[in-house]
Parts: sequence; structure tokens; C-alpha cells
Amino acid sequence: MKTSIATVSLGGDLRDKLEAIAKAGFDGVEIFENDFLIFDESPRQVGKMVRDLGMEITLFQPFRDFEGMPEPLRSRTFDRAERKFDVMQEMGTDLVLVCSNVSPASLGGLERAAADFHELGERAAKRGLRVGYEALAWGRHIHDHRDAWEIVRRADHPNIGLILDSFHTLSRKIDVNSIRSIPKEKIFIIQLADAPLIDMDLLFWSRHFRNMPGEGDLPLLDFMKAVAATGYDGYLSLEIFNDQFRGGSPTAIAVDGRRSLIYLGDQVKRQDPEGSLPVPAMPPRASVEGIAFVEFTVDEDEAPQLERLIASLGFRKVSRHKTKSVTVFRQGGINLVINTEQKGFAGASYAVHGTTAYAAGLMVDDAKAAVERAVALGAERFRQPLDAGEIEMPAVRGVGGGILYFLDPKTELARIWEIEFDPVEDTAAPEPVGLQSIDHIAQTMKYEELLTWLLFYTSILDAHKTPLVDIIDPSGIVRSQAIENADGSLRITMNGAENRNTLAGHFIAETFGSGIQHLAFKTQDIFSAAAALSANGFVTLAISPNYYDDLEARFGLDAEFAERLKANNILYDRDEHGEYFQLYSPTYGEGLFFEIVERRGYRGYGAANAIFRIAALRKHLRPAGVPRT
Ligand SMILES: O=C(O)c1ccc(O)c(O)c1
Ligand SMILES: [Mg+2]
Repeated sequence: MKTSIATVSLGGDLRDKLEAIAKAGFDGVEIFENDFLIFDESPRQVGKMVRDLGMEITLFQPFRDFEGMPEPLRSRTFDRAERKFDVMQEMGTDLVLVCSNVSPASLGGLERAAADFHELGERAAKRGLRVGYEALAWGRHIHDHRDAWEIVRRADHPNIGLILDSFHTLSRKIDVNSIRSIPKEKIFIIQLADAPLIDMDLLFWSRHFRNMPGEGDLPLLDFMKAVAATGYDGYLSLEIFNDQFRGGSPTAIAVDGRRSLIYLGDQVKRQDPEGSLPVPAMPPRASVEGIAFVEFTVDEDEAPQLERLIASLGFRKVSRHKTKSVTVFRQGGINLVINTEQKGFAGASYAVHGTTAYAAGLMVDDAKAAVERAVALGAERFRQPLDAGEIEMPAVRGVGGGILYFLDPKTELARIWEIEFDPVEDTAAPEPVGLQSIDHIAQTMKYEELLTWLLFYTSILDAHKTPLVDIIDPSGIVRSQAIENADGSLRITMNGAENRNTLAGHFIAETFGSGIQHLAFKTQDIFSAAAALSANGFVTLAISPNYYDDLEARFGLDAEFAERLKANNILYDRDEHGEYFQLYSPTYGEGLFFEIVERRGYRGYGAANAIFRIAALRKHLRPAGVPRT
């Protein structure tokens, strides 16, 4: 599968962009004219830079306001085209994009436009160049690829073809099946972009909100399936106008882009294995059975404090690593691993970020295959030297440089706790409080990173994203979106902080990066859990009494029930599927905390309660609100 991206998609100068694009593994690049115009090197030099990086120029674009011009504008337009043809020949590319005319001076009429394109085709052919016509969604006369195709068809010239851009077609909800009957040799290139569904002016939406396929809400897969049905096997080229992306790291955005294309190709191929699109083979998305463990890095001085907090949550120390300073705490199906090693990645991670949950292990159907897929999609494999007797656990780098491990039931990874660990007798064992599994892992990141990790998880794991919700923090907005699998055994919430004054923003600033900010454990009975926690000396996060007054009024709760919630600092929510109960620990250190939830059918994460618990959590930021028993 040949991949390309338009230079307009990234920030930096042309050299930075080209280097980032090559590094991410793209085969080609669209030179966006403005990126070239503001760059000081000659067209020849730019072409050489691209080829020296092992790529080719797939397209030069855009050429605007061409078709349907009355004289004398028409002649001027052809002169202008000849000048651009000169540049293209010097640069070494044969394809130019003409986008549909937006000029008020332009005249409509398919025949007139077709005649103009025929003449342009003649001129292009003399130089061995080709011209692709794209219908802008806001073109003055042509804003539908079906009309653009009709013009190309009538132009009837081998050097004139069509360019399809998913945004223009899908933003106008044009039936993609109309693509299937276009001869593949008349499709000169495919441009791809997704976008979040926002009701706004098409031009504004396109110029500011496009994102990578899979990051938005448009039916890109339907579009690509229709393209593939033509037999098209040429370049898939990203063209992403997005202010946030241009402000971000060109390297990171390029990696996301390439991942999005490979993943899209993979989806097309899985639906039509005999299709023409040459997609690299890779294992399917990993089916997740659950969260096998979460691992904390902490130093020896702080470890007792964290262990006391975990013990008060009803976790019992069950085993110690045979060769490393690593212990396992367990309750129900939850494994919390405490790593106080100074060497290796855990030690390095502690040195940079302090006490954090820096790694998580997912139980999947096939751990090796999961990593193979992740790496095929551009993830960075993680490995470190093993001690004698240790088994290799497949892993990749995840959010914030954390580690995502994979285990499976069919290899010795299933027995990792017996193979690498010795059982220990926990003399101060607390009473379990009925926590059964990890309901969700909550990761905090800068808002700019949210789409990156959303694509990372959804492309590697058999999971989907939920709609974006706004979490109201007293100091700003945190944008939250969850990754879930079908049976709810995997839930990861991702909270994108827009400023550092929010609780999430504070966490990122103080731990020097993104990562797991909290873990939510699931119980079947939150009231008995609350009682058992209290007996263990666990200090529950205190919620304002005013919250309960409001809650009673909002949901029409009976007074006695509301009083029970209040007495236990339990937050309550309801959706069309059922009820939700939450209680929290205070924050530990710079913002890490724990949550306990009971779901009675409820599907969300209690966004409506966030402002209340955030306000309460903030009070505990300093000093650490850890029970010191
Ligand atoms: O926003 C634009 O003007 C513009 C230009 C060229 C394109 O290929 C496109 O899709 C949009
Ligand atoms: Mg386009």
C-alpha cells in the first residue's frame, strides 16, 4: 500500500516536514504550494530533498480557480497553469491538483468546464504531466465529486483525471457508491481526511478540524471500500488541515498519520480479502479479556505509604519477585504490582516522573500477535534484559512513555505470577472489601495527545471509542473520551487537559508527563465496600453536603437513600441503562488516586459528578492525603 501525506498536514518548515514524513515511513508526499513558496530552496532542490529521503512527490497542489473563466481571465488562467507546470517539471512531479473554482467570476456549465480541461490536458500532455480535478465541498458551481467526474469524463483526455478527497464527499453526505463505477485509471489520487461531526460551515470545518482517518466521525471505511471496489491500487494520501496538528510535533503527527492509513487499509482488506489494495499482512486487532495488572514504580522510602493505601483498599500482598524488588498485591481479579527497582525502566521512570502507575498488562487472546500488530502500526516495541528465570512479556511503549504489556492464556505468560514470583505470607493482611476487577484505567494527557492515543488503542485493540464529553473542572475544561471493548472488560478513559490549572493539568505538570492518573475498581455492592473500607482505616474523599441536596432534587431520590449516599461520600448518577455509584480516595502525591464503582447497568463514567469530586480532590493535593496509620 503506497502512503503519502500533504505537507500542509504538519508544522515546521518544509525540511522539518519532509524529514518527519520520511521518518514515519511514508512513500510519498504532496507538496502544498504555500509550503514551497515560503521555503528558500529552488524547486529542483526541493525535489532532490524528497528523493534523497527515499520518497517521491505524489502531487503538487492546489491550483485554484481554473475552470469556467470568461475571457480575459481564461487566458490568464492558462498562462498561470503553464508557470506551475514549469515548477512541477523542475521539482520532478507529474501530477497537479486543480480544485473546483470558487471565484464569483467563474461561469457554470459542464461542457464549458470539460472544454477547459480538455485544453489543459493537451498542454499537460506536451510536458508529460497529468491534471487531477477535485470538487471542493464549497466550490461555486462544482461541489460534488459526481459532477467533477462528469466533467472529467466529458473532457475525455488521458492526461485529465479525477481526485477524490474523502472530506469533500463525506462532509456533504454524498453517496459513496457513486465512486464504484468510476474507472480506476481515471482516479489519479485519493486524498483522505476524517473530521469530528460538528455542525458548521463546510469551508471552516475543512480548514481547521480535519483529522486522521479513524480519529473523527466520518464513514471513512465506507469511502475506502467504494474506492477499493474500483480496483484502485495507487497512493492513499492524507490531507489534514488542522491547526492543532500544525502546532504539534511533526514527527508525532506523521506517525499518527501513517498508522491511520495502515489501519484503514487493514480494515478494508479484512472486509474484502481478495481486494486490489496491497495492504501489509498483520494479525487482527487484539481481543482483550481484561486488565491483568497495573504496575507502580515507587522508591523504597515512599513504598510503605503507597502499600498502606493499597492495603486499606483491601489488597493483600501475595507474592514477591524471585530476583527483583517487585511485589504483587491482589484482591479479586485485580493485581497491583509495586516495583521499587532502581535499575531498568521502572527505576528510570521513577527518576523522571516520581511515583506513578507506569505500566499496565492486558490479557489478550495472543500476546505475541498483539505486539506484532502494534509494531506493524508504528508502535515502538519495548524490551529490557531478563534475569535468569524470567519470561519475556511482549510490550510496546504507550501513553506518556509508559509501557503496555500483553499476556495471554495460552502461553506461559498465563502463569507469570507462579513462574517469576514466590508466594509471601502477608502478616498484616487487611480484610478484602469486595473489589473484583479494574473497571477502568484513567489516563491523563495533554488535550493535543488525545487523538494520538485514541488511534493507538483503537487500531491495536478490538475496542471502540465513545463520544467526547466535557469534564468540568473548577479551573477549566478537561475533554474526556473512553476506549471500551464490547463486553466492558476493557475500559480506558482518556482525559485531555487543556490547561495546567485543572486537576488533570496539575498532574501532567507535576509528574512531567501523561500517564495513569487513577484506577477505578469494580464492586458488586458499594455500600458494603464502603463499610469494609472504613473498618480498614481507608479515608474516603469527603464530598460537599450540598451535592446530596442537589442530587436528591435532581433524581427525585428518597431522603433515606440520599442520606445513605451522603454518609458514605458516595456519588450517584443514572443513565437510560441504569445506576452508577462512585467513591474516591483522596489524592496521593501529585494527583494519583483511586476510585471504587458499582455499575447497575450504567454505561458511562459519571461525567456529571466530575466537578464535585475534582473540587474535593483538589483540597488534598498538598499534603498527600494518604492514611498514615
Ligand atoms: O481548503 C482548500 O482550499 C483545499 C485545497 C486543496 C484541497 O485538496 C482541498 O481538499 C482543500
Ligand atoms: Mg483535497
